[in-house]
Amino acid sequence: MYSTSATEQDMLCIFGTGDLGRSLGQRLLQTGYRVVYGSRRPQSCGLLPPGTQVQSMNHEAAAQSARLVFICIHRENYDFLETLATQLKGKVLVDVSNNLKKNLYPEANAEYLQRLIPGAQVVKGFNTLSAWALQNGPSDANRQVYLCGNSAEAKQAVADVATKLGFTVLDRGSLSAARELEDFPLQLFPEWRLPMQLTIGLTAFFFIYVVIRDVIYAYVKDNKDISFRIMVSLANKVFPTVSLVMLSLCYLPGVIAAFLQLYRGTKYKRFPDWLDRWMLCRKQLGLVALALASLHVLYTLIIPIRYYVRYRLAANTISQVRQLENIFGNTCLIPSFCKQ
Ligand SMILES: NC(=O)C1=CN([C@@H]2O[C@H](COP(=O)(O)OP(=O)(O)OC[C@H]3O[C@@H](n4cnc5c(N)ncnc54)[C@H](OP(=O)(O)O)[C@@H]3O)[C@@H](O)[C@H]2O)C=CC1
Ligand SMILES: [Cu+2]
Repeated sequence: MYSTSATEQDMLCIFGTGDLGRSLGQRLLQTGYRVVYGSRRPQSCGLLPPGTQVQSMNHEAAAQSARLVFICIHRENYDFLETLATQLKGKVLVDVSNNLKKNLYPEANAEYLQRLIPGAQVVKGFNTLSAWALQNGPSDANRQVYLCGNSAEAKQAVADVATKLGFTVLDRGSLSAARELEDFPLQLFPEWRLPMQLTIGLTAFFFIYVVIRDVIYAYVKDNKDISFRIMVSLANKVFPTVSLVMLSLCYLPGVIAAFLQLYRGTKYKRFPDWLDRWMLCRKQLGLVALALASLHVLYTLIIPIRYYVRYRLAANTISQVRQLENIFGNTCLIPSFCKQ
């Protein structure tokens, strides 16, 4: 166990006075912690969050005054930390860093930090939050903090801080999960990937089908070029079709799941992985269906305005009138047409 004095317990240290360091410090101060900054330029870093307990000193002094140190520095600049190995021995280091690309380095940032300072307990966490989210406090969409680390005690210390800040903590296991956590912010809307791939695939498929059936077939058979209809009329056939397919894909997994539960006679068993993934993107499938249906409405409203459609309607009416005239034996039904 660590024997920490009372003052050390609520004093937290932040290395780096950049965007994230400042936002984090401000949040911690609001929650009642005392914050000390470790900086290369303790005197001139300015703009620190206002608070009577904030002070900024060099890294060595700052590290000594707290047991928990947030490393709010980019990984490229970690190397200087190696010189602080003795001061940081036995401390809990929170690695909040992210990378710009996946697999940029052979090892995860947190594992690199652990290698630089073997005597410290490194915990990976907070990296999925933005400086903005930290400053404004947790919102519904941004309530989770992922943590991983090799020391359960160190993780608990960081989890306590996160809980006090109002976040929900999700423990992802040992430090080897750090790479996974570092990849999280690089995945843009992961739950939208499958629905978007499906939408693009289905749209392309139906579009090609309709073009072959309506345009190319008409051209080959009657030598009629109706390619101008591709943009509106044919698109308006594709949207509702894909929309209905997406809507059925949104409801189908629920039905399959219900049958599976009836068949197994219990609802306390895990679904197979493919069904699990499918169930998890139902909301997105439904939203895509709604978006395509709205496009269909818009296109349907646009179609009658087009010159070509108005011309066809008028031509149809006139040809019907002409047919009637023939049936009634050359009587003129619309005088303005019969003058010639
Ligand atoms: N900004 C964000 O929204 C988020 C950032 N992060 C991570 O937090 C970390 C910090 O990000 P951010 O605050 O935006 O970055 P900034 O560039 O704003 O700040 C980085 C800080 O690191 C310190 N620093 C810079 N160069 C060196 C060096 N050569 N040696 C020692 N210290 C140095 C400086 O502090 P000083 O001058 O006081 O020494 C500087 O203010 C990064 O690893 C980033 O991936 C994670 C999630 C979100
Ligand atoms: Cu319709």
